[in-house]
Amino acid sequence: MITCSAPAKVYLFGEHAVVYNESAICCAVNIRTRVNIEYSENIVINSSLGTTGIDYEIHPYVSAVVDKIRKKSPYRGVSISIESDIPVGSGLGSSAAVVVATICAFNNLLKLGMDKESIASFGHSIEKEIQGAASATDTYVSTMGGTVAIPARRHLKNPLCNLVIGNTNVFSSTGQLVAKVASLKNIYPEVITPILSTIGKASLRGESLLENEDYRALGELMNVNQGLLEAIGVGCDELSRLIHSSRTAGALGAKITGAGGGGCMVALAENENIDAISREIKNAGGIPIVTGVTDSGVRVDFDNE
Ligand SMILES: Nc1ncnc2c1ncn2[C@@H]1O[C@H](COP(=O)(O)OP(=O)(O)OP(=O)(O)O)[C@@H](O)[C@H]1O
Ligand SMILES: C[C@@](O)(CCO)CC(=O)[O-]
Ligand SMILES: [Mg+2]
Repeated sequence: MITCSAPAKVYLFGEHAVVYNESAICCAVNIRTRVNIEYSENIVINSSLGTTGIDYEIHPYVSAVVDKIRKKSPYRGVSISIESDIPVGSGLGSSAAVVVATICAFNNLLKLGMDKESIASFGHSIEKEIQGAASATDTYVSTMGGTVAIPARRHLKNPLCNLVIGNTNVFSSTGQLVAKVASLKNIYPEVITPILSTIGKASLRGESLLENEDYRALGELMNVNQGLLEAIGVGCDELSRLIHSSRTAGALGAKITGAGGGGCMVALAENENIDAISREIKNAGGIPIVTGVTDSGVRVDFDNE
């Protein structure tokens, strides 16, 4: 049996804009998905979503990995079992983490010799296939870990502040929200394109603020980014409640992370405010998760094959 794991991610800046090649800053965070794999008579995929064979309804991302690998390097069967601490469909990159951890597991089981760059780009091809439009960011950051400036893929200083995530527990589909922004951009290109480009500019400014450890200004610009995400229609009442409660409780900045429409927000927080922010997120109906950036991307946790 082989176990591989990969981390979740949050965007400090730039979700959605990144789909249109604008700049973004994305961090791998210390919440992981673990994928166990072993040879078996046929194909079994087991997760909190159910137990299936290849099944594009229940396990689209994992099924796509299984199919693509089988075409490249045929094998008889495998049993894949997924355990995850990342809430599913909530903006924390659960799809990217399950994809890169599954690819890493196959890489070790079948001795495919893929390096991390190949795992990340294979992962991106799977996200594109299932999601429609997808940037390479989620799969890249989940593979490599750390704080990454996109599109340059430059590793930045990790923020020394804490990240408090608030999960609305409202399921959202990244594919649908990406399509919603695309449609808005199609109808009002002269309005929406500059908004996306302004998000990119906030992100570029964020790079130097991170390097200078100016977290007050970083938080302020995260709040600006949130306003722009609202403008492109990916906010919702539940997210707004958590974001505003965190700010009231002392967050330096708070915004949606990931696709929006539900899912999670992230607040940048100094040590002394973590408890108050977590409490206010709870009072506002959310589930708080206090976390930080991890440099550990996808990795092999166990291998006795
Ligand atoms: N632990 C898991 N086991 C099996 N499939 C999973 C798991 N986690 C995620 N998935 C797959 O990923 C899908 C959710 O992906 P989606 O891109 O919509 O959300 P996300 O990745 O959590 O958020 P975002 O892309 O906005 O960061 C699920 O519907 C499921 O198909
Ligand atoms: C909304 C989006 O920008 C981030 C999802 O985590 C989509 C993508 O980059 O593929
Ligand atoms: Mg996803």
